[in-house]
Amino acid sequence: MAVQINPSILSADFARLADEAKAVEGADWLHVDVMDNHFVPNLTLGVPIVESLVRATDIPLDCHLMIEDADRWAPQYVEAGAGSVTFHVEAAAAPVRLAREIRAKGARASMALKPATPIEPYEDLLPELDMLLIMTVEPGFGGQAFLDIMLPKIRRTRELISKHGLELWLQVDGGVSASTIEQCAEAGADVFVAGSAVYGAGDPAEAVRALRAQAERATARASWACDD
Ligand SMILES: O=C(CO)[C@@H](O)[C@H](O)COP(=O)(O)O
Ligand SMILES: [Fe+2]
Repeated sequence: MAVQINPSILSADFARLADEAKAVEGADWLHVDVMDNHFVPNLTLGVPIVESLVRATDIPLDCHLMIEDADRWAPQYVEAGAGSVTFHVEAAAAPVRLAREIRAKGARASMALKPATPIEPYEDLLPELDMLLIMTVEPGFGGQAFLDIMLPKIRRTRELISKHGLELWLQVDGGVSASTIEQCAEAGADVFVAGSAVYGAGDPAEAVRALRAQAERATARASWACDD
């Protein structure tokens, strides 16, 4: 699969979200961080703003839910128009049922793992998912330093995806920048969320193009991508 670059609007100006979405034309998905001040110690936005963003941009929305009670709330983000909905496994009581419900309602189903959550217990769930998100910072804030101790988890997840012959996308989120994106791509990630590296740049659309070029070059030399 081609690499995908998903700018995170957490680093955008929340008073100008429609313009900020236009500023990253060419991005694959717009990454929307939903935080409830319970699952993470920060509060962002909810269903009504997602509904407005869907109307304001042609870029599909990749909603990353950092909220408790994901079983109850995630389906509402599908109904709001998100094309992909990511719930945290740590916040879901019934992740398989929830993934099936997200798919049945018409969105891509995605599951996220905090840095201390291992992938191995969830190997059998992978066919139920369209994307797995490996957090490369503790969720809650943009602009944190990339946790390179997550690279082995990315590699092990890529091996599981290959072993089972899955189409699953592997997303990384947190501290992804020109300095770290190549390591992520070489380890096996193919969907890259970048907040401060895109919206902190003078030209966000150019930052998306530059990150994509870097990720494509790194993927081309990665052994995991050559094996299929
Ligand atoms: O989910 C989160 C943070 O919890 C992310 O999506 C951040 O918004 C990424 O921001 P940068 O680390 O790229 O600045
Ligand atoms: Fe995120």
